[in-house]
Amino acid sequence: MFKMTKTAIVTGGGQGIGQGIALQLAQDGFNIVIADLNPTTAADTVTQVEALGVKGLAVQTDVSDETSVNAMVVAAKNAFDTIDVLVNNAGIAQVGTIEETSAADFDKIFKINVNSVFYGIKAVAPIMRAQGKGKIINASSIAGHEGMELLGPYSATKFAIRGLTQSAAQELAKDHITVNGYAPGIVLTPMWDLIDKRMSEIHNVPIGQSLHDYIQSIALGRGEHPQDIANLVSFLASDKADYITGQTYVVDGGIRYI
Ligand SMILES: NC(=O)C1=CN([C@@H]2O[C@H](COP(=O)(O)OP(=O)(O)OC[C@H]3O[C@@H](n4cnc5c(N)ncnc54)[C@H](O)[C@@H]3O)[C@@H](O)[C@H]2O)C=CC1
Ligand SMILES: CC(=O)C(C)=O
Repeated sequence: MFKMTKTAIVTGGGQGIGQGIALQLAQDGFNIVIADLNPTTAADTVTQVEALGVKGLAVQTDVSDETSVNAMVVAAKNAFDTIDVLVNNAGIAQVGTIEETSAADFDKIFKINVNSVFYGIKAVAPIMRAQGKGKIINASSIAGHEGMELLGPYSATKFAIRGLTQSAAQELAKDHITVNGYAPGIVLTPMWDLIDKRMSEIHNVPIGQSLHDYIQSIALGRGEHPQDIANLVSFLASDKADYITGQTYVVDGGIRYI
């Protein structure tokens, strides 16, 4: 058994935004559990986390599978005793029109992006209730505030996550469990490499053009970095955010004004 310190689980923490959040929470002193489908990247993030002086644990997890999420939460609790923060970050994007999206792909993106949040909340709530406190932080998007062209099913999942966040916040407030979210804009991660590539095929423009065009729409004049979101999550995971619940904060450098 590792030493008792606060513990945060970050789903999809093997790369991108989740990795940025994991490294920031490690700097804040949390032991970190990385729950990712990819065991290699999860282990790599754990190595980086441990270099910051806290303990890390990689658990290969499919967040779209309730049994897998439950097993991951049991492994985290066994390793670290408490689960103080759950960051439901893992997600996928699909690019294409609604008409060309198959029902199977629609189900798939809902399972990974939305069911995962539902399973995660259900798995940690009893543990946090017994501890007397906890924080759940979910990944939405600016696409969860205004639907984006060619990202229809994706946008729908991000709206759904805001809905779950608001309902869970009300249901869990009496247990001193807060539930909040973050809504990033155009973040320079492997997800946007994929979106850009697919948009370049659809619009018949060079690779990089779609990303460049989206970045032009950002008031602060640059693409977003995982650290920009990690700064907010660091606050939401801290005691300083104890009186905030049910909110999903836009962190986009100035694209949507909500
Ligand atoms: N990149 C962006 O511009 C934005 C991203 N977001 C959201 O932020 C979150 C993170 O995005 P990125 O870091 O950009 O994505 P990414 O694609 O770079 O990383 C996603 C991570 O989730 C993991 N993952 C995927 N499916 C999984 C599954 N079934 N079970 C467990 N892990 C799984 C991947 O292995 C990967 O490590 C996502 O929910 C995404 O929708 C929101 C707004 C903008
Ligand atoms: C991937 C994503 O959420 C956006 C807004 O680009």
